[in-house]
Amino acid sequence: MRCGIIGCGAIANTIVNLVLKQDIKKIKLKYFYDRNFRKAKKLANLTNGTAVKKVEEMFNGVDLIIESASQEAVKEIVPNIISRGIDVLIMSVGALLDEKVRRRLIKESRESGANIYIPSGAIIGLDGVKAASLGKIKEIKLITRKSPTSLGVKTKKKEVVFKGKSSEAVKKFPVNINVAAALSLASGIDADVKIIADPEVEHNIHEVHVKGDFGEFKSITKNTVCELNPKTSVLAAYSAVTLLKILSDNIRVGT
Ligand SMILES: NC(=O)C1=CN([C@@H]2O[C@H](COP(=O)(O)OP(=O)(O)OC[C@H]3O[C@@H](n4cnc5c(N)ncnc54)[C@H](O)[C@@H]3O)[C@@H](O)[C@H]2O)C=CC1
Ligand SMILES: O=C([O-])CC(=O)C(=O)O
Repeated sequence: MRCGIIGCGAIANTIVNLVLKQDIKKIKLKYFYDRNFRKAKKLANLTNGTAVKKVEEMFNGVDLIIESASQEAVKEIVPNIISRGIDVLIMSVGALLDEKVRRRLIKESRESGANIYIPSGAIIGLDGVKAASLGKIKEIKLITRKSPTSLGVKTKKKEVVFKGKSSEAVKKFPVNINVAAALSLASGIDADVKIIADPEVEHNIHEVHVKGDFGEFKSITKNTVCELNPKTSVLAAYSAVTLLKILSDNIRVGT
């Protein structure tokens, strides 16, 4: 599978390092684009790939493009990818809680035949959420704890910085709570979200609680943060690579 990457920050660097370290031959990282060209060049050098100055330059040479840039990139660049029939893996999932954006991407993908993939990101349990949503879900909530630095707030004590629906959370904290969007898209319900800035935590911690006619479950993910960007958890990049491996393998374990 020939891949391009848009956004060459923490997630992209973790993906590249993982693919190189584990010598995953089926995933060929070919093209890199970032509005900061030096970041694209760095990853291109590591992989013998190509850094492009205009994103369109990668369109003819890829089967799938990984978006690991920003919600803005999903709105501005991803429609052009999908309309050309190229598959896309989206990390900045929060953008899809904007109904206009989501409807447009789904419509374009139906017309062009492109697939849109959304990895589980930095939370575990989306498999359970999807299965549970076949019945009736009575409650779905996410409690996220991150350091004040990660959340971009100043506080010396533990503080709830957001309480509300996931569709609002992704607007107020666009680079911190894409996991809430994944949860909402998987369940079809605008999940309840609480974000806590906690000076005592060194991890990004996400608790998911789901109650429904299936019963009840709770998952806790205590994530190691990326060195390049402490807002972002290493697991998010690992989940993107896992999804690419699933797409290029003949056996699939789990839902
Ligand atoms: N789905 C999930 O579970 C998670 C999603 N994310 C999201 O994934 C995305 C990437 O995360 P990181 O790698 O940690 O961010 P980062 O800030 O380390 O890197 C993002 C890179 O994208 C580039 N960029 C941003 N907008 C761009 C645009 N419109 N055109 C070209 N380049 C652009 C920036 O220059 C930067 O180099 C973010 O939107 C983040 O919020 C992060 C963690 C978990
Ligand atoms: O990486 C994480 O722990 C979560 C995150 O930043 C996001 O969902 O945007």
